[in-house]
Amino acid sequence: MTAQIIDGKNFAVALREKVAEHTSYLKEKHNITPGLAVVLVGEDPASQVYVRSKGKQTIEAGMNSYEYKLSADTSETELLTLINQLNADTNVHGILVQLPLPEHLDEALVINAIDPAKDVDGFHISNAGLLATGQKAMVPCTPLGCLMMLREYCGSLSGLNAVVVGRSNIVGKPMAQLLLKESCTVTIAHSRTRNLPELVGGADIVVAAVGQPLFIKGEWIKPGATVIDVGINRIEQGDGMTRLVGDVDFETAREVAGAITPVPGGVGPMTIACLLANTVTACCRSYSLPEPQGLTV
Ligand SMILES: NC(=O)C1=CN([C@@H]2O[C@H](COP(=O)(O)OP(=O)(O)OC[C@H]3O[C@@H](n4cnc5c(N)ncnc54)[C@H](OP(=O)(O)O)[C@@H]3O)[C@@H](O)[C@H]2O)C=CC1
Ligand SMILES: Nc1nc(=O)c2c([nH]1)NC[C@@H]1CN(c3ccc(C(=O)N[C@@H](CCC(=O)O)C(=O)O)cc3)C=[N+]21
Ligand SMILES: [Mg+2]
Repeated sequence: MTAQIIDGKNFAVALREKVAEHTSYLKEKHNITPGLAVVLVGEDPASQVYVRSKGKQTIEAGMNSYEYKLSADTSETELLTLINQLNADTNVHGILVQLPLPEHLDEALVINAIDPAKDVDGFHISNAGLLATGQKAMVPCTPLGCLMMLREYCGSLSGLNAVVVGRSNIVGKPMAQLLLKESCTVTIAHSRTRNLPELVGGADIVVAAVGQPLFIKGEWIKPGATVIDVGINRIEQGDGMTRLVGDVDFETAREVAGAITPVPGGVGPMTIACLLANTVTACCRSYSLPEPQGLTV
């Protein structure tokens, strides 16, 4: 039996519809239009494509999109000045600074300069702390999207064994926090982990956020497990073209897993939809308006 494919693209369409519905409600009832500011430092072409698609979907959801493209040699002071300006701008409800930043910029310093209430990435130390202590936070978009899909596919996650491979601040750690909040038994694996295939083999839920193409093999996976592949890796094909693959060896994993997210069309589209959802959530909170259901956890 082959795995059910978890269609992140479809989930994302449904979530974006919910976002658009609430955006028109905010417009009609309160004359408010949520605004998202995206800051890109440097010329990285992949990031530029990503920023463009975010901008397009933001506008399609009825929100305002503000894009700031700064040159790669932008100074820390210049960047912090822009962030302060966006923090003070009442038309901006969400701020995203695209990572990674160029070497000469201190990522933690820059992220922590964002008003936590506008931190739609959920990367500010205050949001990370709120999430870790079970308080109302802005939840990082990628883990949020993963959890929404997991809840839909597994129902209650309580008591399930979850293995998160990767411990980054933007994916692995917040993912583990969310799964712990759902009462999973959570294991976080990383590059120093010794018995990874064995650990993965005990998991009812596997979340792969490793950054290594096709790294997790089907034979490691427990039959029937739910596999969430966060990885986005561009690899060379035989014919000189490139192809997008995840951190999971999809072809072998799909023969064993109960359900699995594909790459592309899995976690990626949900990440962007969650960014829009977080922007609406941040907007509602900023005016102390009731929050719409289903846009966050
Ligand atoms: N779909 C989406 O929306 C998003 C996708 N991504 C993708 O997800 C992946 C992970 O991203 P991110 O968390 O930022 O990556 P990082 O590079 O920041 O973290 C990778 C993690 O994987 C661990 N790791 C690396 N090699 C191994 C190994 N051989 N065995 C076990 N663990 C290993 C690292 O361990 P250690 O800490 O010991 O170094 C680290 O904790 C990437 O492919 C990225 O492109 C990222 C964000 C959003
Ligand atoms: N501050 C910040 N926040 C982020 O959330 C953030 C970031 N920086 N830096 C880069 C990573 C990566 N990331 C992706 C989101 C969606 C897709 C996505 O939609 N992928 C499509 C395919 C896209 C394609 O074909 O190239 C898919 O998987 O189907 C990919 C990657 C967010 N990130
Ligand atoms: Mg990283």
